[in-house]
Amino acid sequence: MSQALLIVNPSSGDEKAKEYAKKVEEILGKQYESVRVKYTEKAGDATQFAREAARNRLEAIFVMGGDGTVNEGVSGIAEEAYRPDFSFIPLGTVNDLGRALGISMNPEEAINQLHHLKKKKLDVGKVNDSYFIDVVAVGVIPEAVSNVDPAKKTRFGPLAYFLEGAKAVGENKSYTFDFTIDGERFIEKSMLILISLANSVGGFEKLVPQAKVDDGKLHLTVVKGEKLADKLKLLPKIFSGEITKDEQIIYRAFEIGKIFVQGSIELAANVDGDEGDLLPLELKVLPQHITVLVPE
Ligand SMILES: Nc1ncnc2c1ncn2[C@@H]1O[C@H](COP(=O)(O)OP(=O)(O)OP(=O)(O)O)[C@@H](O)[C@H]1O
Repeated sequence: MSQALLIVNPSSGDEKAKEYAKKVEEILGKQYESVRVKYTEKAGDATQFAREAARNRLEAIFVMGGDGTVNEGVSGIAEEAYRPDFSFIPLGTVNDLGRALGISMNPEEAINQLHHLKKKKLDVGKVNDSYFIDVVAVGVIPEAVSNVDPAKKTRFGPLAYFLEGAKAVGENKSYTFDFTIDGERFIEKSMLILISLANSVGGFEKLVPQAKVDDGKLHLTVVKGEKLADKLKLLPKIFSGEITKDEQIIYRAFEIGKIFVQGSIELAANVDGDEGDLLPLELKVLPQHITVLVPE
């Protein structure tokens, strides 16, 4: 019997999650013989629900929530030998993976897209013992983003992150990092390092236009130096898709890497929008690890 699980984070989005969940259940009910709906109550629930679904060999898992909940769902199946098909209705603010996969940012539209889905492979990133589907960010900007007021985040979306980031850059601060990327070692001063999987990063859909969700690569973008004045020139390139070609940027597509911060500094990475491990970071890609169901 084909079974699907719908995992809903009722606190994501604009509080309409329960109403949306009913519609999704109805549509999936026509595609699977049985559909169960489970609501998360706290951090870790979505991971546990997804892991149980994999172990019970369900055919598909659908997640409704923000990037944090989608990350949890993927994390729950990433280590399992049998991995159900995976899809999601984005209810958060950034939703880079949804943007990259052609899933609508409007929940009602995303729900309608469930009528016609096709299968696609998805790379998953691993950072130390955690998984990521969007971006690992390190440096002055991510530190500031951790402090973004949640109300501001809901009102302004990705722009709030960007504005907070720009304020942080105003402090002219940077760290010295030691990179080993696919065997090549280099040391660089930087205010911001991004390790991403898709074209869309932080809600900017053309940040790494060459990145594909199934290219078997992680994409490293390092903003060199520490002076704000130098970085303002980069702003238009964030929108035009040319940032990775700029001389102030180091860009590499890679499969395995290590990043240390020099000095006795406690610096945490931001993993898919939430605070992650302190550096050093070990990174690798799990190529085409998950089958996602995406709009046709
Ligand atoms: N029932 C619940 N009530 C409150 N918080 C919850 C509940 N279930 C899960 N959570 C919390 O929600 C977090 C994930 O939120 P998520 O990132 O999916 O949504 P968001 O913050 O709206 O999205 P975004 O980060 O994209 O803006 C989990 O880490 C967990 O701590």
